[in-house]
Order: sequence, then C-alpha cells, then structure tokens
Amino acid sequence: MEIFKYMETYDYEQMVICQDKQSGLKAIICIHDTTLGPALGGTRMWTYDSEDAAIEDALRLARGMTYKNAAAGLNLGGGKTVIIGDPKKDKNEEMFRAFGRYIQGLNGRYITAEDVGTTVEDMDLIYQETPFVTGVSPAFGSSGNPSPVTAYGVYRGMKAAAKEAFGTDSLEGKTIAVQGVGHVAFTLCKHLHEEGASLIVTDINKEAVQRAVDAFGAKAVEPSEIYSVDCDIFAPCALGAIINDETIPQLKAKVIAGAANNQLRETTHGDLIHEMGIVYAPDYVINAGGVINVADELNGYNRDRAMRKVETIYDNIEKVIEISKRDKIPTYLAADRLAEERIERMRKSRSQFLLNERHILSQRVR
Ligand SMILES: NC(=O)C1=CN([C@@H]2O[C@H](COP(=O)(O)OP(=O)(O)OC[C@H]3O[C@@H](n4cnc5c(N)ncnc54)[C@H](O)[C@@H]3O)[C@@H](O)[C@H]2O)C=CC1
Ligand SMILES: O=C(O)CCC(=O)C(=O)O
Repeated sequence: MEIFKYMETYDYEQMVICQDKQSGLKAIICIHDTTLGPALGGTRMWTYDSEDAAIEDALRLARGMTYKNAAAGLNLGGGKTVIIGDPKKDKNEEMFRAFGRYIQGLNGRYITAEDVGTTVEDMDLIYQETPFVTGVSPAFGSSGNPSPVTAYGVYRGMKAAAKEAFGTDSLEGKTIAVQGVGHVAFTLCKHLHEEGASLIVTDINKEAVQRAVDAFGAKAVEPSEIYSVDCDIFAPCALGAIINDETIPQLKAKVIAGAANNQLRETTHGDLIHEMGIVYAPDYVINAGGVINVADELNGYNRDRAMRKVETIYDNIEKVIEISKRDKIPTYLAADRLAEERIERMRKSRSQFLLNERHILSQRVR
C-alpha cells in the first residue's frame, strides 16, 4: 500500500514499525492525532494474511480511537497497535517487554491498553518497561473488567436514543432485542430488566442464552430471527457489519443502540436507516465506557469518577442527535462531526492543553 499517501489523506501523525528478532515481536504502532492529548488505544494481536493487512488495520483502528476519545470528551488522542502473530502460540515474556520499551521510546505520545488477542497479563509485562500502559492488574491500580462499565454506558446511551424516538427515556414496557448475550450484554440486560423492559435475546452460545432466560425471563430466538422480531429497540452486542442490505429490510425497531463495534457494513447503510426514521446511536459513542474506564487510570483509578464520566454518554448521544437535526445528516456522520468540532476547538487552544498533558503524565511516571 502507499502508506504516505494514505497517511496524508487522513492526516496521520506517525507510524512506528517495531521488530525484535529475539522475541519475534513484529508490531506496528500507529498514532493518528494527538491534538487532544496522548494517543490512547489498545494493542491487537492477530494473524494477519499480509503485512499490508496489518498496517491497514493499525491505521484504521488508530483513526477510530481519535474519534472515539474525542466524542467521549476525553483529553486523549487516537492510536492503536497491532502485533502480528497468533495470540495462542506466539506470545512470550520478552515480546511484551520489548514492546514496552518501544512504547517507552515514544515518551508518552502513545498509551496502550488491551484489545483483541491481548490480556491483563500482557499489560503487566509492558508495565515492567513503561508507565504508558492501562488495563494492568488491580495490584498496579487497574480498573479491572471493563464490560460492566461498557454495559452501563450502552444503557445510558440507549435511554437518550429512546427519548428521541418515543418522547420519554423510560424503558419500562419497551421490548428490546439483544443480539449476543456475552460479557457486555448480560449486564446490559440486567439494567434493562430492572427498569421493566421485556427482553428478546439470541446467541450462538446456548448456555449464554439460557443464562439470560433464567435471570431476566428473556424470550429466546434463533440467531437468524433476531433482526425481524417485533421490538422497540434493537441492541447489537455481538458482531460488526450487522446493519446491512440483508438485515435492514427485516428491522421493526425504532432505535438501534448496542455495544458492538463497526455496526454499519457500509456508511450507506447509516444513510438508509436514517431515511427510514430509525434512531441510530453511533457505536463508538455509545460503547465508549471501556475506554473511559481505562483512561481514568491515568489519574489514579477511581471507580466513582469513571462511572460519572460514563454517565455523560447519555449527553453525548443527545448531542449527536442535535447535530444530526441541526445539519440534517444521519447520526453516524453527526458523531464524526461532534468529534471533529471538538478537535478543531481544542487545536486552537493547544498551548493550554500541553500543560494539562504534562500534568497527567507526570502522575503516571513512577
Ligand atoms: N467488553 C467491552 O468493554 C467492550 C466491548 N465492545 C464490543 O461489544 C461487543 C460485545 O463485547 P463482549 O460482550 O465483551 O464480547 P463477548 O465475546 O463476551 O460477547 C459476544 C457474544 O456474542 C455472541 N455471538 C457471536 N456471534 C454471534 C452471532 N452470529 N449471533 C449471536 N450471537 C453471537 C458470542 O457467543 C458471545 O456470547 C463486541 O463487538 C465488542 O467489540 C466495545 C467496547 C468495549
Ligand atoms: O477499552 C480498552 O481496553 C482500550 C481502548 C480501545 O482500544 C478501544 O476502545 O477499542
């Protein structure tokens, strides 16, 4: 791929290619934009088909983090790392320590966290070499499992979207179809059940379904049936790209609000659901609870403070809906605009930000 051309088109700042023969580390750290602060984003370990595929993934994910962090109101830019390798076979202590030294070399421009294929144990190894890592063990001040926090953020965001669609943010009596009842969605179902919503659930894992049926009296359907069930709200909490040409004609919901990443297969699908009058809560705005939670570690983790920040996902979804109406655009574009407008505003007061950045990082250095 033409890396510089791509980086210029989407305004990337930096890419670091890391190679350590001894441990087998092959990593690509990508920093998209640090206007708001140091770039924070997880490290994904994956067996990519080609180096180009790994680079493309790092670039795409890093830019996504700029938007996610900006829309969440965090003083953080966007970055991400991919490590090329099989997380089940290729990991070793030296690899993550070597990677930690590369991060340290960036002197705080990039802060990592977990992502697909990496664990708390891996973050602990990185922490041996650098303070610029979040999601480490509780013994080192970690925020712990992010899923319940993400779930609470999705619940709050869903209420804001429901207010737009139904005139009230109460979910009592609403029927909510939940796709995938894994870590995030199980806790989400708990909040919805406690508020008096009726649940329809599906999962490819039968035990996960049974757990939700037993705990919340949910009705179970087959995975293929979840799009067409009679419901008020559809909550995708499993896979990406589930809003597409095949599923859109089946949808009966007035609201789409769930935890899954990259829900729209193509942006045109975001246009289509907008034209149908469906209120779509953009994925990276509503599922930001996880990153808000790990970002709080930079100030010495405080659960109450993190949860208060997660509450603001309600306001962020409201803001997105406001921009969507103001500019007559679909909500997925309104979310981008919310992020871009904040970055532009802060770019103008960058000198003021730098003080804040040094303050945060000084707390992190041991
Ligand atoms: N865990 C977190 O804090 C965050 C999670 N997310 C996203 O939220 C989604 C859920 O995350 P987790 O709950 O952590 O994952 P998870 O792996 O615990 O749950 C996903 C569930 O979806 C089910 N599933 C997979 N394919 C399916 C299909 N075709 N039909 C129905 N069910 C299917 C799985 O069996 C599993 O139970 C993912 O897309 C993840 O990327 C986003 C931000 C943060
Ligand atoms: O939530 C995390 O662990 C890190 C943030 C991140 O990389 C993400 O939200 O995708």
